[in-house]
Amino acid sequence: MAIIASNFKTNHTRQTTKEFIQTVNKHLEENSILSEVYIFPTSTSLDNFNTVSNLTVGAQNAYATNKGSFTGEIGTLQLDEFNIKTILIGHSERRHILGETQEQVAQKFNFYKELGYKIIYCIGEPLEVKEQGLEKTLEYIYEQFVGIDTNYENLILAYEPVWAIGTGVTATNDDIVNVHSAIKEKISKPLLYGGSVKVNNVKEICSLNGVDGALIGTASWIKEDFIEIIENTKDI
Ligand SMILES: O=C[C@H](O)COP(=O)(O)O
Repeated sequence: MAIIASNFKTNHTRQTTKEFIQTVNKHLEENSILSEVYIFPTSTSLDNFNTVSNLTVGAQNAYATNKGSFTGEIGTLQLDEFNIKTILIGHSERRHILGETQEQVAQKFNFYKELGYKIIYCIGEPLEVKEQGLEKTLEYIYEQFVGIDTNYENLILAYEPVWAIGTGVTATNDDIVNVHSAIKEKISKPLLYGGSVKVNNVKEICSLNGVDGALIGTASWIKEDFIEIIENTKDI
C-alpha cells in the first residue's frame, strides 16, 4: 500500500486547508481507499481535524521543546492542542534555506522520538554532490543519518534530491532506484521519494523497486490533483 504525503510548505490558508482536508477525507472514506495519506499544512492551519484512520495531519516543523522562549517557533504544547503526533524533520528547505545543521536536526529528531511521534525524516543531496556520482551522493546522504536512530519504530524516510525539489526536474528512475536500494540495504524502513513528483509520474515512481510512496509539494496543492495522485497509486 503506497504512502502518499502532501507538504503544503508555505501555501494555503486555514480556510482552504480545512476544505482540502475535508475533501480528501471524504474521498478516502467514500471510496474505501486504504493508502496511508499524510497532509502537512502550515502551522497556522493546524486544527483538530476529524479524519479516517489512514489520513494523518502532521506538522511541517516544530522546535525541540514543550514550550519556552523561541520566537517564531512552536512546541508540543501547541501541537498537543490539535493532537498532532506526526512531524517532518530534516526537510531540505529547513537544512538549506533556514540553515538547520545536522546537529540541530538530530536533536529535534531525538526530542520527537522520545515523545513517540511518527517522524518523516528527509535526506537528499544538492546538485553539486549528485554531479560527483553515486558514491559521493551516498556518502553525503549517510552524513544526514548522523545522530539519527534509524531503528526507531515510528520512522518513515523520504529521499528528496535537492535539485529535484520544486524544479520540475524529477530524478530518473535509475537515480531513484540506485539511491533507494543502497539506503534500503542499510535501513529497513519505508522510503518515500520526493522531488517534482506529478500526477502523471507518481504511479511509475511509486512502482519502482525500493520506493514505498511519495512526498509531494507543488503537484499536491490543488485538492483535485492530490486526489488524482491518491487514485493513481491506490492499488500499488
Ligand atoms: O516536501 C516535498 C518536496 O520538497 C517536494 O517538493 P516538489 O514536489 O514541489 O518538488
